[in-house]
Amino acid sequence: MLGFGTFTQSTQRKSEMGYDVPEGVDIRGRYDPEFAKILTKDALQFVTELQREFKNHIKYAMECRKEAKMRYNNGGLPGFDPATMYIREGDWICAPVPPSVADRRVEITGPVERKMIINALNSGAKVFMADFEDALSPSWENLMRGQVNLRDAVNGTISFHDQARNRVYKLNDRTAKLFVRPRGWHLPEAHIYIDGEPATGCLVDFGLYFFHNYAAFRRNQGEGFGPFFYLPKMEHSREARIWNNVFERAEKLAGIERGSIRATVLIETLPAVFQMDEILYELRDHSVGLNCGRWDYIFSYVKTFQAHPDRLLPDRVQVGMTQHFMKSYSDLLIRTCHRRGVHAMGGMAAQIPIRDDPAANDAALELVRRDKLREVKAGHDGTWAAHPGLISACMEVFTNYMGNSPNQIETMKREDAAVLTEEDLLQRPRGVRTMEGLRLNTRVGIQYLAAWLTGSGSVPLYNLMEDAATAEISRVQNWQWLKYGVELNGDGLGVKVNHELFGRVVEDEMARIEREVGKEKFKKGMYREACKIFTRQCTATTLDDFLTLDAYNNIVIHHPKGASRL
Ligand SMILES: CC(=O)SCCNC(=O)CCNC(=O)[C@H](O)C(C)(C)COP(=O)(O)OP(=O)(O)OC[C@H]1O[C@@H](n2cnc3c(N)ncnc32)[C@H](O)[C@@H]1OP(=O)(O)O
Ligand SMILES: O=CC(=O)O
Ligand SMILES: [Mg+2]
Repeated sequence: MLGFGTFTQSTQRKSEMGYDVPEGVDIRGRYDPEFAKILTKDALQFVTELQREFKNHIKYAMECRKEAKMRYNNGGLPGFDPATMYIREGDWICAPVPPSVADRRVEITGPVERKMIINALNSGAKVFMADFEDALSPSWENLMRGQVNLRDAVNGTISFHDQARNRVYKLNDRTAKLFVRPRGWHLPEAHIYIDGEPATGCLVDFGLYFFHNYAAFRRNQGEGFGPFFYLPKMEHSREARIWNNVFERAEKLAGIERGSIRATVLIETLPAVFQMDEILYELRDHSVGLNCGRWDYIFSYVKTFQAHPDRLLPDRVQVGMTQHFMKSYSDLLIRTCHRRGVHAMGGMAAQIPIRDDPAANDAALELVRRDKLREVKAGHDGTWAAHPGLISACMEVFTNYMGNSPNQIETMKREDAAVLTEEDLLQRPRGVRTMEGLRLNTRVGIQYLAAWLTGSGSVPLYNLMEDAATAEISRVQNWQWLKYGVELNGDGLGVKVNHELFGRVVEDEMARIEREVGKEKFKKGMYREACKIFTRQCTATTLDDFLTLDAYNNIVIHHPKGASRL
């Protein structure tokens, strides 16, 4: 076995914060003895090797995103690439699905928070997707504690004492299989500098998790395979190729078989729907399918068409999976995955249990059931749930339909979806725009951002799950409506969105938030800061690529010198 012991020896140094670091590495995050067990010199050396090997490829891929954006901003539309037709038409399949994850009918997701990890692993779901991404505010504390928690979870030793309730949480005998979702390619990790630059966030998430857990994971969870990952927000197969190369590098350094690591790619950007075969092809030895990341996909529709005033979205609540462009995306994803022998995973219904209102709770559960029934009938092999209280309902729907078969890969080929065209995938969403839509976007966007700035990346708001992806829709929709001065055509009053109207809406909604959360919480929280960031982004001349890129500067805390900007 090659193993990690064969790293080229580097001079050992102490960072200013007291961590033992290899040459070229500087840790600017707070020192904590628990974090130091994650940020070992060897683990950092592994991350550093990945960073050095892949940083130029990542930079190039990000430049290509910019070029594509310019094309779309000049009137171009995303579409299938004629140059890779041979891949789409070719007769290849992905490596066989590992037996330990053949059945993924219900997957729970959640941030890498200690109690939630235990609850999710015990929830009865087949898979738990532990999230460093949409559901996590990537503060140093959250990221490093997340790594500590995942290490303990993979070792099977994780526990949590809820002192207020005097309740101890431990793992059951049977637990969900663990997938980990690192951040997207675009996010830096500003607390770890490598060769004078912030490290790439996802290489830190992946590298530290892989380094500490691959052996125990393969023994305890993966039946010889693993670790397993979800890969977010890619726009092109060249980005999947980088991940494939990262996996091969990691496998080689760890001395494990090529194809051990497996990943499900979220198809959650509009350009990526035209690259599904190509993405699977790049990852064909490391793939376990694709997933419909519906919320980021809607966000990406607006972002991709930011310069196309003929493609404005109706109210956020009206853009569901039954819109033609969304249904087409799900159908084509199923056909593509099953043709290549891997899972076609469904997505997240935003409803969560409503504790204090049984009728509203029943209605929410019914919406979730309907969404899952649509997915399983279409041919999806599994779905996502945001909350343990939804697992049994989702499980029942999938099991009623699939019976004992672990998945529908062989039985639901969906050849009918082969006829779907670029027009189907881009069709304009139908519906109307209302003042309440504008108000809700604003109220939700500000509250979400206030939570994110104080460390919570997923929150319940108005009985729905909100995370970075759903908040992005609120932001870019407001931006789009303001930019094009749209008429709120669902109210019948002929009101047009402009800066003055938006200013009044922001004021009203801040007052409403203060009433709803109470003066004390409002004062202590970060609502004003959130309002400033959200308002700036909604009114910017040029659309920011990501809400969280700008907001990230507010949660970077460099030690020992205090807060710092990138
Ligand atoms: C677009 C996308 O990317 S979707 C994927 C990313 N988003 C997510 O993963 C969201 C995951 N879900 C959540 O974070 C939460 O369910 C929320 C924020 C939506 C709601 O949270 P809360 O209102 O705190 O939930 P609630 O109070 O009902 O929780 C009840 C119990 O369920 C647990 N719980 C709730 N959601 C989860 C979860 N996803 N995983 C594990 N446990 C959970 C809570 O820890 C709590 O446990 P306890 O009774 O032992 O204390
Ligand atoms: O990550 C999932 C999404 O819907 O976005
Ligand atoms: Mg997403």
